[in-house]
Amino acid sequence: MNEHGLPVVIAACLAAPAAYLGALAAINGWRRPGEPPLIRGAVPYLGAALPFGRDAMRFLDGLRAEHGELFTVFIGGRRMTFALDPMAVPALLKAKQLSFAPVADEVVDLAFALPKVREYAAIHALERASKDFLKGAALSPLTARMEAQLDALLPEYVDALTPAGQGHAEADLYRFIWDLMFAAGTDALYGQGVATPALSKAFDDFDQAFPLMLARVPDFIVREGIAGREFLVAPMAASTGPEAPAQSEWMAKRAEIMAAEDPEFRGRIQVSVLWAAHANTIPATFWAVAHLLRHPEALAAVRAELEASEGLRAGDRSTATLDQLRHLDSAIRESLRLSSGSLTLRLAAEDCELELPTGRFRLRKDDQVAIAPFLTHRDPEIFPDPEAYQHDRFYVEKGVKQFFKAGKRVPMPLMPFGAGVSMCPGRFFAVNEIKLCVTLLLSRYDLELVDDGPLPSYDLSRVGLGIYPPSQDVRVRITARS
Ligand code: HEM
Repeated sequence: MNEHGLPVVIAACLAAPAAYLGALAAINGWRRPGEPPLIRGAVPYLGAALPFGRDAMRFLDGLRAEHGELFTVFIGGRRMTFALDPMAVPALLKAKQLSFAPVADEVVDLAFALPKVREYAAIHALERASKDFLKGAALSPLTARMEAQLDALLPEYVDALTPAGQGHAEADLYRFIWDLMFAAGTDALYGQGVATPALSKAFDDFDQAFPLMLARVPDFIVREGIAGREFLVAPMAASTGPEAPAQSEWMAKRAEIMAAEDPEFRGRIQVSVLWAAHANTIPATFWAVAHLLRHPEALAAVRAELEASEGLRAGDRSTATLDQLRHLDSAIRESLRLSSGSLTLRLAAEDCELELPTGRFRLRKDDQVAIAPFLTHRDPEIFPDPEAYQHDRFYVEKGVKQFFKAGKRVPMPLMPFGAGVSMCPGRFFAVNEIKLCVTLLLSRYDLELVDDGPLPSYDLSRVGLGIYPPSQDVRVRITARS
């Protein structure tokens, strides 16, 4: 090195971090007066995408300890303001300055290749039908269809897994529930025979790629997922066409609304509903069953309740009977509390100021505001010993159990189905589906986890999408009850 070499290297070493930080601030932005603290992350443009994607709960918890209940994080080119105070949820949901439609439109475009979905005249009528046909009296025929499908498929699936001459079957529980719920739910909603093995494989490929599609990875990385989605379009279009098998009332209404649309549009819209109907219900059913099997006291309480139910003894699995299973209801809510990774997102339509119980703050046009229920779900003040599964945590004889923080009632302590305008219209059917699966399984079979030890962890890569699937499967032994 010559006499000038060393100072040049030192200057370069000093300049490089400064240049890097400059680039980070130039790309990931500055905090303006009145805005929440800004966390830029470590990488220009990507911001904090990596630690957020790895374990959002831990990451946001760490930021909360440092910055309080409100902060903005730069993630993948986007400013996301996290409002973590559970008491602030109603004010956020009511804020006129925030809107859900552009968030939904972006998801539908990225995942289902349906750009500008809101420009289709049919879209509002479809949303209305989802709200009307998935609750109250309309739920009875749908629940009965689901029961009939499960009733027929369950023994078929168990028999197929039972080796000749053996008294019991062994299965991977998640795979077993996935196959069963996908086939039964698809046929219940769309019509007998729609759930072919090819449809199921295509859906699985698509669903696996779903988080990456939303993260805008290049198409070649999610080739299989795209192929799966494209495969689904034609059979889903046919499910609303003139040749469709007898569908649920909800689907018949959808077919009527979309009769004038072209098959490509009908197919893609139906794929989006197929995804919404299964992607969360399947893992939610898995966790409900897996927790019961891992916790003998929970299983005993639920079994006792099922055996005491007059409705079930008379073979009645209507909503009225299912609603009376309060221990089972509590156990399902508890597993939803632990496994939900959903985010409720809204977008600021313009520069604005919002008022929350904790104070006022400014947002910029296109800032996203996120409610992260999974942090409330693990708040030890609201849910003591939050990591523990307690099957009776939500148990009440009637109505819905209340929870408190600092002496005040928490308005929405459990939010696996979202809230406000984007709240899941399928929530009542989803809970009925899970209850049907659990009651049928437990009344016909003894189930036992093959290995001791804790249940698998959650697949956190699906943060924001709903119920986490397990990171790996668990073996279960299934024996017919005598
Ligand atoms: C345990 C099961 C389920 C969970 C946890 C769940 C959760 C959710 C959540 C959190 C949203 C809102 C998404 C957002 O805010 O962007 C949503 C939307 C939706 N869900 Fe569910 N869901 C479940 C089952 C179902 C079922 C069984 C159906 C239909 C039969 C369904 C149909 C829908 C539809 C159509 C939407 C879109 C609503 C809209 O954008 O207006 N869901 N779901």
